[in-house]
This record gives sequence, structure tokens and C-alpha cells, in this order.
Amino acid sequence: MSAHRPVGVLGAGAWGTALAQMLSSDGRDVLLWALEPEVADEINFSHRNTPYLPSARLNPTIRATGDLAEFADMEIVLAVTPAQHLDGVLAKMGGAPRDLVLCSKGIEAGTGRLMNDVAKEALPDSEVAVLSGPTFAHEVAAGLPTAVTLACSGGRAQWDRLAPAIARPAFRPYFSEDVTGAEIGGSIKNVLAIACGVVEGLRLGQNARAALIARGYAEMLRFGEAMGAEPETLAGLCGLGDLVLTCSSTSSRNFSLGKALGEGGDAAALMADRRTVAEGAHTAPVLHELAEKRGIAMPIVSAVNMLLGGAAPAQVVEKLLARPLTAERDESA
Ligand SMILES: NC(=O)c1ccc[n+]([C@@H]2O[C@H](COP(=O)([O-])OP(=O)(O)OC[C@H]3O[C@@H](n4cnc5c(N)ncnc54)[C@H](O)[C@@H]3O)[C@@H](O)[C@H]2O)c1
Ligand SMILES: O=P(O)(O)OC[C@H](O)CO
Repeated sequence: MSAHRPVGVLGAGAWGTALAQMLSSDGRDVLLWALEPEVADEINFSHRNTPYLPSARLNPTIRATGDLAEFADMEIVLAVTPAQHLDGVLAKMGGAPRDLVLCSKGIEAGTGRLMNDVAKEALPDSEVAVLSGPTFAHEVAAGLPTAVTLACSGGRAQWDRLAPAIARPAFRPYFSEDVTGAEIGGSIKNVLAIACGVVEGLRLGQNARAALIARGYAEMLRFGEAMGAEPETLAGLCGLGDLVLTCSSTSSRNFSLGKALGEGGDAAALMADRRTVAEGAHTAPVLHELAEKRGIAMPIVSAVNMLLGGAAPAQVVEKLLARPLTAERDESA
């Protein structure tokens, strides 16, 4: 048992398990909530999570549980469920931890809520922070150097509580107060990574991918500005940093999904076959809807939405390329 209070992690998928591994790397006790009893058992008895993070041998100070009530009185809890399940999981906790650190990347379908809106409504007594950045789970679990944005709604006072509990020699959080910006970066880059995967699947070349990253970033900035995010936040780890990572590697589930779509895979079948989450596929429709409602031009996001609805990739690309020529800084394009 370490001298520190245990940290809680909700969600034993790849990212929740990697964060638990990173947090326990100094011997700290970590309590990890797993939905599936067999996942909890494997973590407790074999120190493995074969379905979600097969590469890691987990630290023995990680204890898994299926009982959400165990998290209600904790000081610090990291919420790492898929975005569409956050509300349901928080509702079952039966109490509010002091600090709730949101690590999911997505927008809630149906409501258009960001995760910090979901959390503030579900647990108004918790202080919310957002942890987001370029973070492939298997690299963090392996102890490779990683930096993230830690956006604290409670400002410096909350940072002073969270930073020592979360930072490790190879895991560097950077302070921000822009919770909305941190969330928007992580949510939108997933959709843009699908688009970059499609470019790869269709073999459209590296020029096209770089163009998509730059034009996609312009869409991220436009949407962010409309939602009150600071452009400097989106230029940082949780925006541009994560966009570059996720748009350039088949280690990304979103990129890989896009690649399979570009290679002619059927969108519905690809989604039905998954156990792991490609958040961009859930975010694209709701993001497209929000952008349409607010009159924000997001042609790449709309193209991904069409592809996920079953449109033929070659036709979607043709349509994107046929759009009128305009100024690079044209806000309506
Ligand atoms: N994997 C990464 O490298 C990574 C990095 C940063 C952020 N994220 C984000 O973290 C979040 C979780 O992703 P992940 O990669 O850990 O998941 P994952 O794809 O590895 O696993 C899916 C998870 O969803 C859970 N789940 C399925 N149905 C559920 C339900 N009804 N209620 C609650 N949970 C349910 C499963 O138990 C499992 O933990 C996502 O928002 C993702 O974008 C992932
Ligand atoms: O595998 P992805 O596409 O969900 O991306 C994982 C992380 O968000 C990368 O920062």
C-alpha cells in the first residue's frame, strides 16, 4: 500500500488500463472499474488485460472492480469510458469524487453535449478537468515519453492537486484552463483521422493527407471558435498535436477504420465487427449536425459523415475536390 490515496480510473479499455499502468508506475494504488467481470478477473489474477491492452504486464497495485459505488468517495477519478457511455456510468456511481478528470474524446450523440457538460450535469459536486493529447495507449503503458494538456475548470488550485497525482517522469501534463478547447481538439481529430485513413485506403498520396490535416485543422479552429475555445489551445497538444499523431498512423483505430472504408469496406459491417471504439464514427454525425445548425463550414467532417452513411469513397472525394476555389482563410469554406 502506497502513502498516497488511491486514484480511480473508470473504464478498463486500452486507455483506462494504460493510464492505470502509468499512475501505478511509482507504486501508487489504482482502482480500475471494468464493465466486463472477466476483464476485472484477468487484471486481478493475471495482471493482464488481453482483450484491450495485450502488450502490457500490469502493475500489481492496480486493483480492478465492477462496483462503481467504490469510486463515489475518492479524491481523484479519471473517467475513461467511450464518450457515448460516460453519462450512464457516472449515473451509477452514487456519489461525486472531488476531482473528475475526463479522458474520453467525443461528443454525445443525440444531445451534442461535450463530456464536461455531461459530467457537470451528472455530478455537479465534482470539479471537472480534461486530460487530452497525442497518447497511443500502448506507448503510455510502455512508459514512453508522452505530453498532454490538462485543462482544469478549477484553475491553478485544481492543477496543484492534480498535477502531482498525474505527472510521472515520462508523462508530462501541461496546464490549461480551456476545458472546452481541450475537448474539441480531441473529438474532432478523431473524425479527421478517419478522413486521412480514407486517403490512405484510396492511395491518394501524402500531399492529399497533408492537405486534409491542414484543411481539417481549419475546420477544428472554426468550430472551436464558435464554441468558445481558445485557438491557442487547439494549436497545442490536445489539438494539432493529437491531429498529427492520429492522422498518420495505423495504430489509430480511427485512421484504420478510414483506411478500411477507403479500401472498399462496408461502413455498417466495419462498425458492427468492432469490440474497440473508433470515436470518430460516433462523433461525425453529431458534429456534422451541430456545424449545420450553427452555419459552420466543415466539408471534411460532412464528407466523413457521408462515408459512414454508406456513400462511395471515390464519389465523396470527387465532390470535395469539385468545391469552388476560394481564399485559404475563407471562413465559409
Ligand atoms: N486507446 C487510446 O489510445 C486512447 C487514447 C486517448 C484517448 N482515448 C479515448 O478513451 C476512451 C476510451 O477508449 P479506449 O481505447 O480505452 O476503449 P477500448 O476501445 O479499448 O475499449 C472499449 C471500452 O468500452 C467499454 N464499454 C463497452 N460498452 C460499454 C458500456 N455500455 N458502458 C461502459 N463502457 C462500455 C469496454 O468495457 C471497454 O473498456 C475513448 O473516448 C477514446 O477516444 C483512447
Ligand atoms: O486509436 P484512436 O484513433 O482512438 O486514437 C487514440 C488516441 O486518441 C490518440 O491520441
